[in-house]
Amino acid sequence: MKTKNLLEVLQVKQIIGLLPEKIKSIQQDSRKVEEGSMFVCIKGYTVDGHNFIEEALERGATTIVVEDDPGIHVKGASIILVPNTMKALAHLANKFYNYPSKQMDVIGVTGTNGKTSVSSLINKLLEGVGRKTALSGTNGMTIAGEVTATSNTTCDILENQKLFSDVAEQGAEDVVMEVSSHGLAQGRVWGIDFNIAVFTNLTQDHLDYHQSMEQYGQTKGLLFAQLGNDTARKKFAVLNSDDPWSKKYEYITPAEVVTYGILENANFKAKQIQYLEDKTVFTLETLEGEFSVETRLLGEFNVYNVLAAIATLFVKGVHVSKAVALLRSINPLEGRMEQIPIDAPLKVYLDYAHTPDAIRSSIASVGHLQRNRLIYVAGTGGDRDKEKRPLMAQEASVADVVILTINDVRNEDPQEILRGMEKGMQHKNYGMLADRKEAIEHAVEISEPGDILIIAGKGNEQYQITGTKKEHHSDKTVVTDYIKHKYNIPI
Ligand SMILES: CC(=O)N[C@H]1[C@@H](OP(=O)(O)OP(=O)(O)OC[C@H]2O[C@@H](n3ccc(=O)[nH]c3=O)[C@H](O)[C@@H]2O)O[C@H](CO)[C@@H](O)[C@@H]1O[C@H](C)C(=O)N[C@@H](C)C(=O)N[C@H](CCC(=O)O)C(=O)O
Repeated sequence: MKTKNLLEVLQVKQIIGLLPEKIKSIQQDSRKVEEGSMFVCIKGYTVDGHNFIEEALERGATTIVVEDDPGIHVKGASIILVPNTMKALAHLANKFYNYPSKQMDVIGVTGTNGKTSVSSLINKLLEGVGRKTALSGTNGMTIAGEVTATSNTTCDILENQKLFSDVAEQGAEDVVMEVSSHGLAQGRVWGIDFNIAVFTNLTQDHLDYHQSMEQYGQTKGLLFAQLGNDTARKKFAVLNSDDPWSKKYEYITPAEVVTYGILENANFKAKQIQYLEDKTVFTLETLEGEFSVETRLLGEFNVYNVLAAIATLFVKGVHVSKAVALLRSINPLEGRMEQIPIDAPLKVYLDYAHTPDAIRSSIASVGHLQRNRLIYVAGTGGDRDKEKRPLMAQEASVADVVILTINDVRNEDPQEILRGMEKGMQHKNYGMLADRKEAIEHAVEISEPGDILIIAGKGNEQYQITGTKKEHHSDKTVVTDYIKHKYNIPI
């Protein structure tokens, strides 16, 4: 792209040195810079991108965008001084990739729990009505079954614009996107033109990063503020009326608001809910009348997820009866209260719950099932929110037996993590095993016929992080293999 055209998007800038005629690529990571790149220096959480100017120049960068004048003048390269490089990058990347989010409908889903489930549900329902969709989140960017791995649940500005451009080229009409609070706090979604923002819920998590619930909640609110005042494109906020934060988001968003819930008044309200062994049934009260909903998704949290998805489809113009009909054929998501299909005398579920509220709701979702005991494997990660640890164990204490373990130890002392959780235990019937595989095997070992076993923390994640090393691990494989071993089921 012509440098002159690209730079038109920056009003406040000082150009030092001669501009190259064209920019071949934009990079914010010096290691990805190639001949003819523009390198944008971002002040990060760990390091300052300004420290890598030399490396970028060596690799062939011809333009360096900075917010601190490095005081160097390099032959053959220009320095562009701007007030804020992150904001500059949002404009530059958008222009470079031709404003891809404006070529599609973008649905952002935020909240503590349920982001992956709600995004996936919306995506499946949209596919069901014949839309060509892309899904972006914890599992990467997926279009037509093809997955591109991404560095984060919510990618950085540049990666987002590039991925959006790729899927737009492949004909995507909608992008459904998980938007994390880290992503919002770090401006990773700046420059994305969202049409719809969906809020699931806000409960305690990530306080290592956000310091307080107030700050965490406000950060989530950035997505609703970002919906903007664009009257040319209709914008909607889909809010959970049972969560008090929705009132604040309603206040800050200029978008039209549609609500869903179970307890409070809502545009999409679930009534007469029946939690059955293999399905959930309820009456859905809506602006278009009442509908009978039947879904294979189990538990109260899934009622909320279903309501959020149907309300989103409604604002996309899909009739409720159509969404309700499509819902019947949707299977539970892997690793989200997923029942392991195995011929053994106990029921085993895998769940992603790694917050106090998610643990509460995973236990509640088997509350109606006949059982002997409930054994709960609860895990939390190292180098993350320490305050939630005792609260997680407190919620898990509702189970008859609790095994405390670790999801990803990262750089923390494993015993310290376990002790943090242990403080919240409400009874003495628990064990602590730092090794996740051993913890799961132990849970199976002590289980008796008729028990329900919930293994929570990682869901269908296929790795464990120790230090900075990511190694293969699958809760599903570990639990299935050990049950087969215990009950002599041939592998
Ligand atoms: C704490 C945190 O969120 N860190 C994120 C942040 O990294 P950072 O600020 O430390 O970046 P940095 O390493 O200091 O680098 C600063 C700049 O220097 C550049 N650089 C760096 C090194 C080099 O050699 N050359 C170079 O140019 C980098 O490309 C970058 O532009 O910005 C990076 C780029 O956007 C993110 O990948 C990174 O996420 C880390 C890996 C992470 O683990 N984040 C987690 C907490 C996270 O974001 N999780 C949420 C999901 C949460 C949930 O809901 O469960 C997510 O969206 O993934």
